[in-house]
Amino acid sequence: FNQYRLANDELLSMTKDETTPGKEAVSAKTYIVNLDLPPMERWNNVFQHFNPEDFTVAIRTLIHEFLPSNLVIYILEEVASELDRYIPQPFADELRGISNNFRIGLGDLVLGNLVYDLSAFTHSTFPRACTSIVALDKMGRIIHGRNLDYLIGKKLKALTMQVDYQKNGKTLFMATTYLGYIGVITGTKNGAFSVSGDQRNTGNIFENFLSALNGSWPTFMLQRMVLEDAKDYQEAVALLSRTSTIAPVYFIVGGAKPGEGAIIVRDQAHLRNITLMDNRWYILETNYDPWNAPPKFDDRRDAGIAAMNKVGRENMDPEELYKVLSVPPVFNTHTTYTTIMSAADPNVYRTMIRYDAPSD
Ligand SMILES: CCCCCCCCCCCCCCCC(=O)NCCO
Repeated sequence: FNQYRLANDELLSMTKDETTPGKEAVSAKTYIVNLDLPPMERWNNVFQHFNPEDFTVAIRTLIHEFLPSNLVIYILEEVASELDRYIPQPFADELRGISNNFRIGLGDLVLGNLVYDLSAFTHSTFPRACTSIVALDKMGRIIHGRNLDYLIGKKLKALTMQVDYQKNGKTLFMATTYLGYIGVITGTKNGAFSVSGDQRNTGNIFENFLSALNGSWPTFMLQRMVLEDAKDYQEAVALLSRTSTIAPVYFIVGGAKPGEGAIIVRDQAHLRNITLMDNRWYILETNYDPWNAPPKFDDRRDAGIAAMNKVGRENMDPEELYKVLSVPPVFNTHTTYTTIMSAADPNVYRTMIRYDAPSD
C-alpha cells in the first residue's frame, strides 16, 4: 500500500463532502485508547484531535439521513435517558465521558452508536454492500479482508480511523472504526482471531426493539467485548454464536492457524447457521445468507469468488486480497474503507480510506 499517502489530523477532521480529497485511497491514522483509564476518560486522547462542533454537525447529518422518523428519534432519546438499561458497561460510561468532556450531545452519540441495530431488518431503502473474506495466503497465514460499505459513505470516510486498544502499555487488539463509534465492526486480536461484521437484513424493526428490551447486546459492542475478553479463536466463535444481539448480523471470524475461519449467521437470539473454513482456502460473505443465491441486482458474492479464484491460493497475500476487494462491484460507491488484517501477523493490519471509490 506504499503508494498511498498518510492521512493527517486536518484531513480526518473534515466533515463535509466538498472537502473530500481527490481520488486516492489514504491510510487511516492510528489512535491509542488506554483501557486502563476509567471509561469516562478513555476517548480523550482521540477526541482532543478533533473539533467537537464539526463532529456534532457531522453526526447530526448522519443521524438525519439514516433515521428520518421522529418516532425513532423519540425512542432513542428515551434510550439516552435510560442509558444503563440498554447499553452495557463500560460502553455507557465511555459515551458519557465523550459527551461530558467534549460537550457532544449524549443523545447524538447514542443514536450514532445504535444506527446499525436500528437499520438491520428487512427493508428496501438501504443498499446492501459489505464484503468480508478470510483466506489462507501463499505463506500459510490466515489473512482477513473487509470492505465496509455504507449509505453515507462519503461522510464516514472523514471519520475513519484505526484504534490501538492497549492494556498495561501493550496492544490488546486493533480495530478500525469511525470517530465516536465505540463498538467494533472490524478488528484483530494478535495471535488469536480477527473479526468483521456484515449487515444482515431479516425480520422487522419490532424484533430488534424486543431484543433490546430483553437486554441483548448492541451488535458491535458485542464484537468489541469479544475482542477484549476472548483468549482465542474457539472462544470468540463460541461467544459470537451464542450471545444475543439487538439486530441480526453476519460475524466473519479468522483464526491464527490454517483451517480457522467461520461465517456465523445470527438471528437476534439464536445462531442461524455456521460455515467453517476447514479445508477450504477461503470463505467469503457479503450481505446474504450463504444457503441462498444472491439477488441478481447485487451479486457481489460471485464477483468476489471469481476474483479470488483468479488470484489462486498460490499467489494470495495481503496485497492481492486488497486488489480482490478493489474489484467492482465488491468495491463500489458506498465503500468507506478496506482493512486487511491477520491474527497470525500484526504487521499485516492496514486500513485504506477509499477516497478512490467509484462515484454514483
Ligand atoms: C457516533 C458515531 C458516528 C458514526 C456512526 C456511523 C455508524 C456506522 C455503522 C456501520 C455499521 C456497518 C455494518 C456492516 C456493514 C455492512 O454490511 N454494510 C452494508 C449495509 O449498508
